[in-house]
Amino acid sequence: MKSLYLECNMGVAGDMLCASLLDTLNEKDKEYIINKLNTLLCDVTVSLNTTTKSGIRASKFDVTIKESGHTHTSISEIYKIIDGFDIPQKVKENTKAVYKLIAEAESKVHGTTVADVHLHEVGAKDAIIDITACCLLIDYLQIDKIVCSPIATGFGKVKTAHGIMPVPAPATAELLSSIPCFTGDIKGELTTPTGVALVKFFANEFSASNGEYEKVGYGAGTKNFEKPNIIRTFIKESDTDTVFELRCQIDDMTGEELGYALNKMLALGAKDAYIKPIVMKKSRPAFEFTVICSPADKDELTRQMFKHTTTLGIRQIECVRAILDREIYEKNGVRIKRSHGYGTQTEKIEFDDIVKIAEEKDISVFEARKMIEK
Ligand SMILES: O=C([S-])c1cc(C(=O)S)c[n+]([C@@H]2O[C@H](COP(=O)(O)O)[C@@H](O)[C@H]2O)c1
Ligand code: NI
Repeated sequence: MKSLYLECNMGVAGDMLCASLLDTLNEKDKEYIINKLNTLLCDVTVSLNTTTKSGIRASKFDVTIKESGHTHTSISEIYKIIDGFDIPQKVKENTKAVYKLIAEAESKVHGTTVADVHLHEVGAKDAIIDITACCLLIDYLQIDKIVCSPIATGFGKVKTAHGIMPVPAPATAELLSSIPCFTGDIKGELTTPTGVALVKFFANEFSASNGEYEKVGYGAGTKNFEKPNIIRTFIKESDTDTVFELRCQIDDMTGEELGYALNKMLALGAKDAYIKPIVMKKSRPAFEFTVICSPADKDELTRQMFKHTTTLGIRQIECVRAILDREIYEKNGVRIKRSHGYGTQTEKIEFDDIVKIAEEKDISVFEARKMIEK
């Protein structure tokens, strides 16, 4: 399992985050991403440079726009531009979802609808590139979990297209709702709307502790302050993670009700859920109901389990889970899952793809498997 810890104690902006993620890559991978970004908009050039911030070496992500031209201010215009990029579909969807968060915050601040929002700096080409680049990098790095530190906002005022605004700017403050943040001791805008929107969309957890790690990336911001204006990305690879088992026994629900509750838990994000027949107190035939979930989903799924079952208590068991590293690649039109770790390496065709072919050709899954493996 690969996880990232983003240290944002000098705030977060889109370009700083890109630089910090890029700084964790080897030279060949950096070149691949920069070249890809340079194909996106014909009048925009992207480069990765090296700088120092208060004596600390860091990467700097620079976007140069040949012609400033028209700024794409509506969310639908921005979606159209993103749809035209030659990047994986998932990265397009994530980029648009980050923009949707910004547009929702903007609409709330200005009392308008998402469709009518005017994005100024945030709709400019450099912001589009920053957000797309971060989404591309997070996909490329194949990260399973992102933890972000509390975010420093800075204080004072900032000049924007709307005029002079307090720091954090209104859109930033809106996006920061329910994210741990603090003012800090730096006068100036440390955190911008694009930075928070990216972290809000991607972070699975907010925590002040980074734990063990293998690699650190340094990404610089533009401004200079009395402290190094950088985001640090700590990369951690581990062959275990933590899951919760939410468990109870039930002796007073019908098969119909239990089946419904089980499907509900799966639909609400359980990693798995199952029912086991048991004989419990008073010699009652009953069922053990178990939901497996990530730590982030534990509280919500506990609430949902109380809502959809008759149980009066749920055991929340924290488990260390040994996991194999997995990657999915495509060959001859089917997805293949490759897993490795703990001295084992396996490859398996995704069963759903075998089913698809079996149904398309009206053959059995055994025949479809043989056909694919030939
Ligand atoms: O572009 C828009 S709509 C915009 C709205 C607001 C509000 O708070 S409302 C603020 N800003 C300021 O523009 C820059 C954008 O920085 P990014 O790194 O997010 O591109 C920043 O100073 C914001 O406070 C823009
Ligand atoms: Ni605004």
